[in-house]
Amino acid sequence: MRHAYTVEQVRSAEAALMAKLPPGTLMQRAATGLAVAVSNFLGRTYGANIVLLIGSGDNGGDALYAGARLARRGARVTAILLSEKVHAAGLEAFRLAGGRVDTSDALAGGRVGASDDLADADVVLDGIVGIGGRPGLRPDAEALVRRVEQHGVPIVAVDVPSGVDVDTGETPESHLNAALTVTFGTHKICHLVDPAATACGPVHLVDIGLDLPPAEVQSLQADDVRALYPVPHGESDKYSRGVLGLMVGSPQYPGAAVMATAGALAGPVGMVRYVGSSSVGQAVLAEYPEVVVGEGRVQAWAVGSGISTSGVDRDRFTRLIQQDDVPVIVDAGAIGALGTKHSARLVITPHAGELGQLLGVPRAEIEAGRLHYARTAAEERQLTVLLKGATTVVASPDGTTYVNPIATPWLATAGSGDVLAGLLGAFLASGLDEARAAALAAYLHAAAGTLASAAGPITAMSIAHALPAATRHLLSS
Ligand SMILES: NC(=O)C1=CN([C@@H]2O[C@H](COP(=O)(O)OP(=O)(O)OC[C@H]3O[C@@H](n4cnc5c(N)ncnc54)[C@H](OP(=O)(O)O)[C@@H]3O)[C@@H](O)[C@H]2O)[C@@H](O)CC1
Ligand SMILES: Nc1ncnc2c1ncn2[C@@H]1O[C@H](COP(=O)(O)OP(=O)(O)O)[C@@H](O)[C@H]1O
Ligand SMILES: [K+]
Repeated sequence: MRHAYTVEQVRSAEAALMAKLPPGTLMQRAATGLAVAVSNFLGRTYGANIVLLIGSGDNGGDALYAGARLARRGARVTAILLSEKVHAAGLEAFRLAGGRVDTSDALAGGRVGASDDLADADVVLDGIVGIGGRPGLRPDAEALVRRVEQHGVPIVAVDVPSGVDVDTGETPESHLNAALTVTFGTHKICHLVDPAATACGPVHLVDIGLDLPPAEVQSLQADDVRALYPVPHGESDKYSRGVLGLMVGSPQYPGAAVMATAGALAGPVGMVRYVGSSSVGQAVLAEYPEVVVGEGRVQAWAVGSGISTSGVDRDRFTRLIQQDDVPVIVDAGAIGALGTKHSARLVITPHAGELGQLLGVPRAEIEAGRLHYARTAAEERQLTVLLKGATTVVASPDGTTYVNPIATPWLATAGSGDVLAGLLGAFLASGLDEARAAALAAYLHAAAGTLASAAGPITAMSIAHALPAATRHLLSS
């Protein structure tokens, strides 16, 4: 499991550890890991041109100590100071190791010398601000960063890309985009939650020995998928593996029923029942003769994919969400048919537009504050939210939050969400709790999309068809 923490949690873990260690130990651990990561990123150190952007805090200190190490190993390292007060011991170590300080008038914005250094740089280290920074870049930093971008020089962010909101993953102000982020002790929320996660690029974690409480945000890794996947055993039968009821698709969108069925059958259930119009049932049977069409007992329902809100059978839907023994996935049109009351355990699977409609918030605001709004909806409505998008956020009413780390933009194809709803239904019917079922479904859906897209552009059905191989690969690796 990958864990992400708030700044407050990180600070208190750091304080507890620092109290037991000689002063400066953590910064030295951070700087050593940073210097190694930069060397690996460059593929060499000797003769490399490295520029450091240094702000007023310890983030700049990390960059200066790492710069000192790199200078001692033969790199030409130049520091551009963005503040009159920078980490004094770090600056001294940097100078002693042969690092140069760019003396052009940084704060006045002249920057003739800086411009030359930047043009020649192989990499720029962003030590402007770390977890102590407020969102946004100040004008002098912004001007420098834009110049780095113009020269096409890759940026390695120290701890976090300066300008992002570390605790929310939001980017309300200007920020920089890193080619690599090297972080210390643990991931922070901005490393996992978009839009900030995209600004981080790949994130490399340097262990500095922190001891941390339960995480604010988690993301499944391959070994978690292996541990959680409900693999059938010798005593299993089709009922004990779980039966999923699908109330999806409509004469207008019959394909949604076929795609949700494809997703479900590629998951861990023993059986899928289809309940809906006979023409749609026939379309499902034509593709999947193993589906049982008609009423019967199920362990989970998936409702709404390929059904407009006006097309939802309100009486039936209300009955489903007012019982309390079978969990229900509420997708697409059914999200619009939700009232404020329910007794069943629910998982809603909106994209940003659908969540916006549910909460009465513009779509763009949801996109900019995905973690916040997913959590708000989960808490206010007392249901689990799987918010779809480039990074999928799963938030449950008890505060458990997962972020899916491995999506590919190829997943953005019509019907992809229907496959996901079916797959999620399969995990729920197999007995997993809502948050884990949603996190697993998002992970495997993305893994299948990645696998399928290796052969070129994909369709929703090709995601479904790649699910068994993606699952086999994960379970056997
Ligand atoms: N603690 C530890 O054990 C370890 C910590 N470590 C490292 O320390 C980092 C945290 O360091 P930190 O606390 O000194 O904060 P940091 O982010 O460098 O600077 C904040 C200062 O910047 C300023 N400022 C604020 N907003 C700004 C903006 N938008 N744009 C520009 N400037 C802005 C503001 O000062 P001002 O200029 O307003 O006086 C504020 O005081 C952490 O990320 C990690 O890298 C590692 O070594 C591991 C061990
Ligand atoms: N840019 C993206 N990168 C990764 N995954 C994406 C991206 N855009 C959408 N997705 C994923 O693709 C799926 C699209 O689902 P949805 O919006 O319901 O589409 P549809 O209604 O056509 O089935 C979701 O799983 C979502 O998380
Ligand atoms: K930084």
